[in-house]
Amino acid sequence: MRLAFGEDSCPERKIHCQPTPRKFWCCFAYGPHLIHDDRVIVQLAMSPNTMKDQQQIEIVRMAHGGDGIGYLEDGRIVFVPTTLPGEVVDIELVELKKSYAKGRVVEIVEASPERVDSECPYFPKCGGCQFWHTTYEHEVELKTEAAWQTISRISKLDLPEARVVAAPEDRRYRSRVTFHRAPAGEGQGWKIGFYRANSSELLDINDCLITDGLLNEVRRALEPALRDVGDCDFILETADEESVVVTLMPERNLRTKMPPSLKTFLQTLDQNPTVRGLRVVGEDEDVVFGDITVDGEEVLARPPVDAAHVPSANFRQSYRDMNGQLVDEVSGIIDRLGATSVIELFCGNGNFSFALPDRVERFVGLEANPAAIESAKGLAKLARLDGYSFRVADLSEGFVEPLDEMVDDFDLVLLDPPRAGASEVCDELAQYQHLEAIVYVSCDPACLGRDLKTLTNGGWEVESLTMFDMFPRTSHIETVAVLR
Ligand SMILES: C[S@@+](CC[C@H](N)C(=O)[O-])C[C@H]1O[C@@H](n2cnc3c(N)ncnc32)[C@H](O)[C@@H]1O
Repeated sequence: MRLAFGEDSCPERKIHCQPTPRKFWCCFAYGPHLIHDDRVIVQLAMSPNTMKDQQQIEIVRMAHGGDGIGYLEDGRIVFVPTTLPGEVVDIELVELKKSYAKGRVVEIVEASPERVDSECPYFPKCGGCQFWHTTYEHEVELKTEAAWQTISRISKLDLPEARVVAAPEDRRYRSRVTFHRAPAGEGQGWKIGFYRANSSELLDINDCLITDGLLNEVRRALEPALRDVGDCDFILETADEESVVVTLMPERNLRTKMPPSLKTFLQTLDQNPTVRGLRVVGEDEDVVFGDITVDGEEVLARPPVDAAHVPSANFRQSYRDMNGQLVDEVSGIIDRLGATSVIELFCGNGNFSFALPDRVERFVGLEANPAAIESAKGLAKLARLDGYSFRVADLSEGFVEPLDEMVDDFDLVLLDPPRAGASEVCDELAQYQHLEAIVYVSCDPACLGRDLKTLTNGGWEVESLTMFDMFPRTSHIETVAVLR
């Protein structure tokens, strides 16, 4: 018989395929196929149109992203949100593709002993969290295992086990949050909140359980102030235990004509005990009211002028305690490795840079956001770090002259790219064998898997993996990989 994909056997079957006497119902990548004597003998036909739209399935494991995974009658993989491994569920199909499907729970037939009632009234409608249906301990177990499997499947490497650092608090931990404001519907006022999962429908959320209580309070207090502002996003960030900085990003430019409701709010800003300052982001210039500093630095919001791939507001971790642990881990690794010269890629405004061990005498930080670089330069000057420099650089195409020459001069590269990873940069780093180590901080296991594969193809080895839960109750996980 003809081999369906030219493969002798399913390369994924150790992890994903469910063995039956003479066949494997296979995974996402290859679709269902029959195996005999370890050879794929036939690819099974997919029949989307004849598929029953309701089925009973067993959830066999968890996908990175938080969906439970099961198999349909024809062997196709199906992703079902709000389920747990071991559960038997009746599902309705909401999407049917050639090699996978998505389902929605109609009824839980056999619940996992790990299932709990959600404490969040917005779960699972709100797209912000994926894990209020189980305990925090079980969530950490499931999502770190799913992330490790994703890195392993994509990198095809024999990876070390990951050390896991769970969070001390799984609620009220966010000290920075972005709310959206949009019309609730014809004549129905406005909503302020977050989007539904996979939808552009906004949910009105007036108390988010993972967000600091003070930020929720300010979100409610801002409702009348925003009455005449129209569609907007706004970032709230705690400055200290009692006050918050607001960054308002209106759809229309408010600089020339401040709406009356906001004007009234601003007139009494200096007597407001909770809102310390407010920045209104304008098309080409911002307007600042009150004090907009957090930890001695101005909250930044200006989009970079010359880098197309950069987020519009500067990046700052929202879970401060966990961020401290992550930064300490990275600094500890660099100290243990004895590096004295470090180049940091995607350095933001210096979250890791200013916590590097004292032995690091030479340092260059590269980042595309000019405002973040300005802020880092200011801090380096204040701290009298003479051997430290920060430069604006767009790394989406890899290193640019003369940065590639510069890498030759350093012991260690630290990188913390955005969600899309750093494929171009890794193509080049793979060749730089003179480096002592690469420390890669990643918020996306799939892109990390891809980039680790590139680096190991160039001769690097993955020495350790540590996972930090920076975002309890969501499917996100931060991984630190050390390569030697
Ligand atoms: C995950 S954040 C890390 C920032 C910093 N390490 C921290 O912990 O705050 C990724 C950073 O990459 C920057 N960035 C995004 N695209 C970039 C690009 N093409 N070139 C350089 N930097 C970029 C972002 O502005 C952001 O500061």
